[in-house]
Parts: sequence; structure tokens; C-alpha cells
Amino acid sequence: MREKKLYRRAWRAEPPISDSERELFGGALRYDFGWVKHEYAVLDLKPLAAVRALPQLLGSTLRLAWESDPRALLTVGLTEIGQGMAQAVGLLLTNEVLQALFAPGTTTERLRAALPALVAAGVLAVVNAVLASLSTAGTGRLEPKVERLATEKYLRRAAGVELEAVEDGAFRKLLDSAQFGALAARNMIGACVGALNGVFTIVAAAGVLTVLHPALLPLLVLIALPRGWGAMHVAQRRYASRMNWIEHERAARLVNNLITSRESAKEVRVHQVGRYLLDKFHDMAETSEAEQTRLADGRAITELIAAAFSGAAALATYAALGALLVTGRMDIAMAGTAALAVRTGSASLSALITHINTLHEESLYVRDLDRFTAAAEARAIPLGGTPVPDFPEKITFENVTFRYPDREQPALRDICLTLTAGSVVALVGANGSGKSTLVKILAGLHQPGDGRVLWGDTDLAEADRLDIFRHVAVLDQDFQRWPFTLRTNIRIGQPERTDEPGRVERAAAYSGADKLGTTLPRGYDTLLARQFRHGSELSGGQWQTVGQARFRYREANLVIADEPTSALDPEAEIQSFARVRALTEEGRTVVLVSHRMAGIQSADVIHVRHEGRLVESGSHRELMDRPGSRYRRMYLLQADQYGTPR
Ligand SMILES: Nc1ncnc2c1ncn2[C@@H]1O[C@H](COP(=O)(O)OP(=O)(O)OP(=O)(O)O)[C@@H](O)[C@H]1O
Repeated sequence: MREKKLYRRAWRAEPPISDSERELFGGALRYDFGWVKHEYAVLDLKPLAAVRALPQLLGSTLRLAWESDPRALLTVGLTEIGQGMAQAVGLLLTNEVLQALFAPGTTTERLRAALPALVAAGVLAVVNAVLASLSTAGTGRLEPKVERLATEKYLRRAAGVELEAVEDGAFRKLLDSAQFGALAARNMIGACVGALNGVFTIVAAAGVLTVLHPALLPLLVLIALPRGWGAMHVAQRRYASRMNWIEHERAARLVNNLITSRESAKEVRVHQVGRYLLDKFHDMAETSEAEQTRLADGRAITELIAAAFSGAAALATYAALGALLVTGRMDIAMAGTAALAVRTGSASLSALITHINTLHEESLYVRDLDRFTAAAEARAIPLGGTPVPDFPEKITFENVTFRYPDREQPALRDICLTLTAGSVVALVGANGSGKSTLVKILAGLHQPGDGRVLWGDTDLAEADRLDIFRHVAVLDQDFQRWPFTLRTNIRIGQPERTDEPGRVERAAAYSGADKLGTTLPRGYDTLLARQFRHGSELSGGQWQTVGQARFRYREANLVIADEPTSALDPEAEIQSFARVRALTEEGRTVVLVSHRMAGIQSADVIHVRHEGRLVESGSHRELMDRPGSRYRRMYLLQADQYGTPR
């Protein structure tokens, strides 16, 4: 008990913080991953508790395995049982061979007597080898399938949760910690097979030993226990160390990546940041090396102690065998078989304890995956609901208020506005005034805290969310630059639709991205990712034309463009605003968020936002005619920069 307390205290200590970590990150980088919580669960692991927990641990993995490939699972299970039985029969046959060899008679007679058992043992060895190889093949088939299934479940759930969950720090931690679950589930298969094998082998050896002499059974346990204890101790230390040091290693890797990444390449060279970061990396790597050394030393000592105790127990066992021989309670043949059974059984028992420990360790990660699954289900975007009209005459915000969960102040306060079908509605306002938030609510990504949003007569709170998404196209300020080909970058606007010939090209022509289609080395099939062979790089403005082509391809009825022209040259920008305007001729409604006052003046209605509220609404003319209006001030400020006559 005391030893355990000391042990805990030693491992509870925070790892030292290197000076570099302090300088770069302001202290230790501790992401507080969910799985750090498991540290004491594993440290509390006692052999009996681990064995008791075994069926439950196996349950979730076996369910996954059954879902992935029931045939492979059955093969593995049956072949492992078969191998256990073969072990037992093998030991009994060995006993028979030894009995025959030590029986009175000439050598030839004794050999002849031993022959049938020898042949049977040979056949059994072949059967055992076949079973082992079948089990290996089955395990090999099962492991990647289990990992794939678990990964797919994880990714499907991650893609299906509300945006709010993705932005929630606590959920993100869960998302991060659960990513280890799939690999852990795979590892558990191997450990399960190992444990199963261990159990059957031990049962076989124990059965044979009990038949030979029951006193030998506890001795078998005595030999195995120290090694099992040693294995468990080493695994626990490794796990605790990993928990404590993982963030330090992450931080070191982050520094490492920053030296080599493309994004930082310019500053790394011009500002000579490379040398500086390399020194920091060296410092941090040295700090964790010291921990590795400490772990290795601890392991060496633990294993030595375990080997000493195990050796002493083995000595006692052989002494007991000797005593049984001397007192005539066991003949030489039986003693030989017993020695063999003791060896096989004790090795299997040590291995079993290690496997159970691995199972326990891995199951903690699998449990994280389960916890994530439950949380993701609770926060999933609900399926079903009222379908929304294709072209609603108007979309109305009625007293909408919205606050991000981690913020005190609402990002939107009491917003009332109407978007009329087939018009361009512009949103302007200072940074942080809530324009993008309003757009996210409009697109169905967030639900208002108070008030309602109506598509025609349908309240978005009751609407089919997937149906809303189907009607919306978004070109965000930081829209996704997919590391795929130009064609896919446009087609991905509506990936579920089979591409009709010429549709990508038409969408590209709409935004001016068709120039890229003709000038890039492989045309529309050029990969837009420099990090790969044959990949090409686009400029910020070129990317924006690709983004615009993508939302054109989507052909949605509500088009939301959040700063769609920030990287375009003046000529392209004027054309772009004209194109966005032209979308309304097809009956589409356009919501335009921009700081470019010249570009939005042609909008049908301009809404001015300030600190989460809607403070002015009207056409450019109306707002300019209002002396002292916020809009007029913003417009003139920008115009003044160009010296434009008022
Ligand atoms: N995901 C988020 N979680 C918490 N707060 C957020 C989040 N996104 C935005 N905010 C906060 O909500 C407020 C409104 O932000 P929003 O992005 O809607 O402003 P904006 O008008 O679009 O700004 P900009 O013109 O700079 O793009 C800001 O105070 C911002 O810090």
C-alpha cells in the first residue's frame, strides 16, 4: 500500500518544463486531453481487478469485431480453442512418451512402445501449426477491418455534429482524444487473441499439472506472478509517463513542423527563425530524453527484481519436483512432463498478465471513443423536419438573439430583417459586429437563442436542416482551398451530384476561373496543392475565382458571399460584384457581406450592423441621404482615401 502511494506520488509530479517551452508557449503546453483522466484508472490496476474487468473489456471489442467480419472472428476463436486443446493433448502425449521411454525393457522395445504417442505428437504439432497460421490469418484480416470500422464511425459522427459542437473546446478535446480509439480497438484484437491463447494454454497446463500432482499448481502461479507484476509495472510507468509527457512531445513536434512548413518558410529564412527554433527544439528534445533514460533505468530494475523472484519460485518448484521424485510419489516420466507443463504454464501466465494489461490500457482509449460517440450523438444535427420551400418569397429574422456559448455578450441582439427573394442584401459594419454570425444562422449552421428565422412560413427551428443546407451556397472569407484538382475544387460545390459534361467549365467561365483551366499545366486536372508532385500554386485572387465558380456550380437558391472579393484586383472585383448581382436575375437571393463600400452600393437593401445590433437599413441612396448615418460616414471615409470627390 505504502509502495503504491510512493509510486503514485512520483508519477503524479508534473514533468519539468524546459526553458524553451516556457519561452515559446508561456509555460507547459497542456491540452488537458480527456484521456489524462485515465491515468489513475490504470495505476490502480490490480491483477484480480484486471481479470474481473476482462469480460467487459472484451465485450465492446468483440462487438466491433463481429460487426466487421464475423467469419474471421469465428475462425480466430475456434482456432485458439483448438490450439489450447492441442497443448493439453500434447502434454499428455509427452507424458506417455516419457512413460514408455522410462519403462523397463530394451531400448528397441521402449522406443517401439513410445512410437504411437510420438507419431500422434507429431501429427498434433502439424495440426497446431495449421491452427496457429489460420488464427494469424484471421487476426490479420480482422485487425484492419476493426480499425476501419471504428475510424469510419468516428469520422461519420464527427462530420454530423452541429458546428457549435466543433467550436466547443470541451467537445474538441473529446474529438481529439477519441481519435486514438480506432487504433486502440485494432490493438485490442491482437491482445485479445494473445489473452485467449494464454487462457487456453494455462488451462491445459494446469489440467495436466493437477492430474500429475495438485501441489504443483500453486507453484506455477508463484513462478508467473513476479513476471506479471513486472510487466504490469513497466506498462503502468510507460502509460503514466506518456500521459505526462505527451504535450511536451507535441510541442516539440510543433516546433519541428514550424521549421519545415510551407507557411512559415519565408519568415524562417528572411527573419532567420530557423536557427532560433532549432535551438528550442534541441532544448525540448533533451528534456524528454532525460525522461526516456529514467524510464529505461526503472524498467531494467523492475525486470531484474521480477526475474529474481520468478527464478526463486522456479527453484522451489524444481525442488518440490525433486522431493516428489525422491519420496517416490512421482516417477521420472511424470516429473519430466510436470517440468514441461510448469514451463509452458508459467510462460503463458506471464504473457496473459501482459495481454490483460495491454487490453486494459487500450480499452481506456476505446472508452474515449465510446464517450465521444455518445456526445456526438447528443450533439448531432437532427435529421428530418419540415421541408423548406425552394424559392421562399422572403426570409425573415424575427427578434433574433444569439450568443456563443463561451461569450458573455450576445453576437446578435434582437435582429429583425427581411430578405426578399431575387434581391441582393448587403451587410456592412465594423469588425466583430456580427455579420458572419448572422450569415451562419441564415445558413442553418446555428440556431437562434431567442427569436425565429422564417423561410416563407417555415420556422427554421422545425425545418429539415439538411434541406436548408441543400438550398444554400456559402463563399466564406476563409473558404476551403481543397488540396484536390481544379475540377474537383469546383465540383465539390455539389459533390453528391453526377457531373454533366461542360458544367464545371460553365461555372468556371462565370467567375473567370476558366482562364486557369486553359493556362494551368494540366488544365482542369491540375492538382492545386504544391506539396505534391505536379501540384500547382494559385494566388489568393485566383483562389477566389475558384471559390466563386464552386458556389456557381452549386446552383443554390440562397447565395451567401462573405467578403468574396477581398483578394481580387480592382477590375476583377467590379466584374465579380456585377456577376453576383446577375445571380438575382435567375430568382436567387444574394446576401453579400463586405467592407468594400463601392461594391455594395448597388445592393437592393443594405443593413448596417453595430455591436450586434441592426442600426440602419435602406438602399445606398437612402442611407447616403441621411445626414449623420453610420453608413454615410463609412462610405465617405473610404471614398476619402482615394480622394474621390464627394
Ligand atoms: N465561433 C465563435 N465562438 C465564439 N465567439 C465568436 C465566434 N465567432 C465569432 N465570435 C464573436 O462574435 C462576435 C461577432 O463576430 P462575427 O464574426 O460575426 O463578426 P463580423 O462582423 O463578421 O466580423 P468581421 O468583419 O471581422 O468578419 C465577435 O465578438 C466575435 O469575437
